[in-house]
Order: sequence, then structure tokens, then C-alpha cells
Amino acid sequence: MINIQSMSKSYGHTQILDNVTTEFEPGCITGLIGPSGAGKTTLIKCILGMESIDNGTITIKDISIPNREILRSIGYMAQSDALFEDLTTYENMKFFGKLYIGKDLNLNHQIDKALNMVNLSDEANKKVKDFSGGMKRRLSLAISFIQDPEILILDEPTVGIDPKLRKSIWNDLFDVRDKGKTILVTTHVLDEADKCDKLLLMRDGKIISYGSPNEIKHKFNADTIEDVFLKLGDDDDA
Ligand SMILES: Nc1ncnc2c1ncn2[C@@H]1O[C@H](COP(=O)(O)OP(=O)(O)OP(=O)(O)O)[C@@H](O)[C@H]1O
Repeated sequence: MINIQSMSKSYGHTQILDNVTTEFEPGCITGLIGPSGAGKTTLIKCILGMESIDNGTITIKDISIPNREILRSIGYMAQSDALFEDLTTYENMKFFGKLYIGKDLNLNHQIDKALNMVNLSDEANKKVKDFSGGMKRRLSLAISFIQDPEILILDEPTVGIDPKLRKSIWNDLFDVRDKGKTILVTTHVLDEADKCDKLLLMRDGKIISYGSPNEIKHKFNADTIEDVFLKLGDDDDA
């Protein structure tokens, strides 16, 4: 679904991504994990075509990125919320829905479905400026679901979300995955990393390891992903 070959990216003279080659498959939740500054968000922005790349290729469904049509098949939740504070939940959803939803889907039905998923249906008429941080994250997540996209890219989606809702969001992600969607998620919550089907470990702009959580733990001789993460800080490449 998403294919990256020998891709590099610099900001000025600083190399941020170094010869990244990887693939993301449908029906799979891939977790991007690695220390702060490893290049996870930059990789996501390159996949979305928000940042240009210096070398290599990125294709989605065999189409080179950037491509405007392909963007419609991606639901994206950024690390910081980009919401209209003076509008209500419903009005925000309607604005983004009109941008992303094709004629084949019913806007109100999609809004109801997405708000229900993040437990915000009762807050549909509340203005975003009166929201807590967690509520804003949930609304951003609902917006990423709105057009029922083939690909979901979520940058730290559960920051500020309480454990009960976090569990329910992960169950929703499993459902979406089981419908054959491709999901990419960055997280620093390491028990969430264990819920992913595959993990892509990054450090200093390079891919250090790729595999299921158990394969990665085995490779690093670690009992938990947290141990893997700590070892990432001081081990040589595994
Ligand atoms: N627009 C930019 N201009 C210059 N440097 C940037 C820019 N965006 C990111 N960087 C640098 O690129 C590096 C990777 O940043 P990135 O946000 O991709 O890391 P990350 O792995 O997502 O980190 P975190 O886990 O903290 O979100 C960092 O050193 C950061 O300072």
C-alpha cells in the first residue's frame, strides 16, 4: 500500500531521514517508535507529501507522492490539533467532512459514526474552545476517520486521553484494521506499541528494526517494548 525506497530527507545541512526503505501493508497496524527526534513525524510528513524528499521514492498504491487524489484516501491526525476553536464539534466535522468526503458517502452519517467512535456524540453542539485537551485529541481523531479512509496515519493519537477511552479507541482501530485498512501510528505509550501488528523502530533517522512486537523483543533480548526502547538509547544496531 505504502512503499518507501532509499528515501532521505534533510533540513538545511542536517540529515533527518537516512536511506529509509520500508513498506506498510493493508490490514496491519504499524507502530512507529523511537526516541524523540528520531524522525517519526518527518517520515509521516514525507509520506503525506507535506515535506519534499531529497532522494528515493515514496509511492502509495503505486502512485508517486505528492498526489492530491491519493490524499483523499488518507486520514491524518497531526501531533497538534488544528481545530476551529469558535466552531462547535459538529461544525468542525462538517467543515473537514466537506473537504474530504466524496459524493458516495453521506456527510451526516459519517459525522455521527466518527463522533460515536470517539465518544463525542453528546458534545456535538459544544464549542471547541470549551474543550479539554483530551476532548480536542478525540475530535481530531474523529476528523481523521471522517471519510472512512483506506489509510490512517495517526501521530500520537492517544496523548491526553484517559485509559478507558484509550482502550475503546484501540478496539476501534482493531476493527478498522480488520476491514483491511492500513494504519500507521506513532506512540510513546509503550504498552500501545505491544498492540501493534508490526513495529518500525527508528533512531537518528534510520530504521533500526522492523517486525512484530514479539520478534523485536526477541531480537533485542528484552522482556518488554519498554526495555527495547531503553536499549535503543545505548545499544548498537540490533
Ligand atoms: N521544519 C523543521 N526544520 C528543521 N528541523 C526540523 C524540522 N522539523 C523537524 N526537525 C528536526 O528533525 C528531527 C526529527 O524530528 P521529528 O519531529 O521527525 O522527530 P520525532 O521522532 O517525531 O520526535 P517526537 O517523538 O519528539 O515527536 C529533530 O531533530 C527536529 O528538530
